[in-house]
Amino acid sequence: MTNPVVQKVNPMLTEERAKASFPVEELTYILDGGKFNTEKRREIEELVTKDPNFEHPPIQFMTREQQYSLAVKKALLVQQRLKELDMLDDPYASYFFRRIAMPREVSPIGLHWVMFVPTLMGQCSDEQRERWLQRALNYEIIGTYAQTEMGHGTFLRGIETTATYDPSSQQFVLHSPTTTSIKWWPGGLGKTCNYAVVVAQLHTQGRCHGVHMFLVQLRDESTHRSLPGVVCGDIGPKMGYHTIDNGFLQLNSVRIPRENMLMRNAEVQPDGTYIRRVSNEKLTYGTMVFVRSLIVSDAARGISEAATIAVRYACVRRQGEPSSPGAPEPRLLDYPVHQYRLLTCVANCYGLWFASEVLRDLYFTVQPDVLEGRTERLPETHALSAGLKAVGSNRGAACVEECRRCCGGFGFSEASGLPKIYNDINPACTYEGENTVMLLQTGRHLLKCVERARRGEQLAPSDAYIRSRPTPQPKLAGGPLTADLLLGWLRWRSLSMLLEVSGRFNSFIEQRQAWADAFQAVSRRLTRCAEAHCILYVGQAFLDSAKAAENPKICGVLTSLCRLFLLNEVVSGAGDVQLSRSDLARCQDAIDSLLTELRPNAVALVEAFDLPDRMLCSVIGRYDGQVYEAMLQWARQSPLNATDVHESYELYTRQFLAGRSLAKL
Ligand SMILES: CCCCCCCC(=O)SCCNC(=O)CCNC(=O)[C@H](O)C(C)(C)COP(=O)(O)OP(=O)(O)OC[C@H]1O[C@@H](n2cnc3c(N)ncnc32)[C@H](O)[C@@H]1OP(=O)(O)O
Ligand SMILES: Cc1cc2nc3c(=O)[nH]c(=O)nc-3n(C[C@H](O)[C@H](O)[C@H](O)COP(=O)(O)OP(=O)(O)OC[C@H]3O[C@@H](n4cnc5c(N)ncnc54)[C@H](O)[C@@H]3O)c2cc1C
Repeated sequence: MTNPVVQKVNPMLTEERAKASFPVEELTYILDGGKFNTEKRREIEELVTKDPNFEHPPIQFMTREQQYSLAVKKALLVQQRLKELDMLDDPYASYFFRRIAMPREVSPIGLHWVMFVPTLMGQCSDEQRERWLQRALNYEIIGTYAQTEMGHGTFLRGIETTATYDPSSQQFVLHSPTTTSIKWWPGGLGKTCNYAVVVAQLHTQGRCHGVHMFLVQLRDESTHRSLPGVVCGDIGPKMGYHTIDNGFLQLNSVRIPRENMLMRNAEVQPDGTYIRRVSNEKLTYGTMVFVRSLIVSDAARGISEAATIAVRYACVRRQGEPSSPGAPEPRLLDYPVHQYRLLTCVANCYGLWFASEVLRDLYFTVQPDVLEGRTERLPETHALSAGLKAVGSNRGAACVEECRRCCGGFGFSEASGLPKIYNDINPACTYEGENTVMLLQTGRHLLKCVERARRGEQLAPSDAYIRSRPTPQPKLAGGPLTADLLLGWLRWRSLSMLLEVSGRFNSFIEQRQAWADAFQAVSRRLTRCAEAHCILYVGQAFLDSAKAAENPKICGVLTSLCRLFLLNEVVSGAGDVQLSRSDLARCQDAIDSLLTELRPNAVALVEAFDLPDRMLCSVIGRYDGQVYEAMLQWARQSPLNATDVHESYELYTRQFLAGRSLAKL
């Protein structure tokens, strides 16, 4: 990757930068979680930028095989460098090292550290951890997480792969009994990994005990050849993710030792006796809860990149009727509707950013208890991670797409960097639990909360606003539309929607419908309730972070941005509940005023994310704002331009123009 040479900075961007009403650097510290982290991140970025081993031409001009090969090399080189720099045990440092070294290449070994290692940590007994975890952490083995099958992704209990215990040899026999049972999708499974955690139905002593996890060696550790009975490969090109070998896996009666069942929560003894150690069988799904919480932060980072590109571009791109004869054409950012499109993306980004931090803290507070079998806060954590994963990736994809469209034709060119950001974020709507299914999980939890509130039971902190009776609607007319008032309105909206749906659900139950049928009957509405609940969580996290900012200027700008976020939610959710025409009009007016107020800080708000050109990989989002010359340079690199006359001319066009038939060529 060649960083664009910083030329003279485009004066239009310099002018915009000068308008900032707050110290941008201080906001960067807040976003990074402290000045120390910012400095450390920058040191790491500097290290990678100076390393010529990470330089290469844009991957968009490469074939898929070249992209994959390059990504394997870079991913492994990153590991070597992290080891040399003694940073392997520092999650913050290694995260940023990977990000800056591979800004647009999804790593073929990504699943190893995102799911394989966390699964070993969460699902292994202590002895198993000793045996495998250190090898995995040292990258002596490379693993993936093989759960989804061709026939089943969402409905985990429907997985068909079997693990049948054979007491005579004290082995499990892993088998794919049907075509639909073939594992499909796991990242790095196709060509890169030599081990996998395989999710399979456990059979012992003639009984099936449901899905459990097994460590299965797929390839020889020295030759990398697939082991007998293992058939695996790449699933072919996808909409994005070209650098990663998502794979398939068919297991033909593959035998593994009894000890390779991950036994933290359940065990099969040598004679085949099955023992469950914990009552909550959903603990097997723990890695998914963890990864879902990471996806919220990925979504915020994706928007931060797209918004940085689109806001900078909107400052240097002129298009339209000059306001007076001889005046320059307006900049895109001068159009209020463009300000609305971009600033609401920026507001979503900040909201998700802060919410992901609160969710991450919740996960790490609850996880030690869960590992010890205390699962009181697991339902809340699951409901929030599932719902926020859905809302975050939905919003992420929508905002990145909006930013892409805000860049007109250039947004469609890979040169903008935007298609890749979109293609990296979009699959998060599907993987780790399809978004609608995830919202239904949150909705199911919320329905149960209403029941518990009715019985007078205490609810978890993020559910505590749920009552069994409606509360009065906060008045939006009259006083100022403060962030607290707007948040209160969204809280009321969430509760009102939920009580409405819960009332419907109960009437179906009273009509003697089965629980599952009544649930289906309200499921469409329930997904909206889940969204409203999650948006409330995002709004609360946003406002708390804005208030916590010590610098009054930063507190002021974050509060305004938070108000824009909240007002936009009120306006777009007005159809879910009753909002009077006059209240709606007041909110719309407040949005217009906020756009004018925030516009001078648009560049500052995105540049607080402190994303170097190397990270953005964007011709139109460069720091120096010199867009057009760079665009021409980019196009010159297209392999189609290697010769003046392409070979297809001789082969086909010349024949066609001469009236010869192409059919036999
Ligand atoms: C950067 C990252 C790269 C990542 C690459 C992507 C990697 C992957 O995609 S890996 C594969 C991910 N796959 C998925 O996420 C599959 C999605 N499906 C599921 O999670 C589940 O099967 C699910 C939740 C939809 C339904 O499960 P099912 O067993 O039918 O549960 P269901 O009957 O609905 O609920 C049973 C109970 O379990 C609870 N529950 C379900 N999941 C969980 C969980 N993860 N944790 C805790 N509790 C849970 C429910 O809340 C419910 O509780 P209650 O009975 O008290 O109401
Ligand atoms: C890029 C990528 C990487 C992946 N990596 C991995 C990996 O490393 N390991 C792994 O094991 N898997 C992986 N997956 C698989 C992924 O987790 C599944 O694709 C996902 O869980 C959805 O399952 P599915 O594809 O079977 O969709 P389906 O379950 O068939 O869903 C199809 C549609 O039906 C809807 N639907 C399904 N069930 C319900 C329901 N009960 N109620 C209402 N609507 C429903 C869904 O909302 C969806 O829109 C990956 C997928 C992708 C795209």
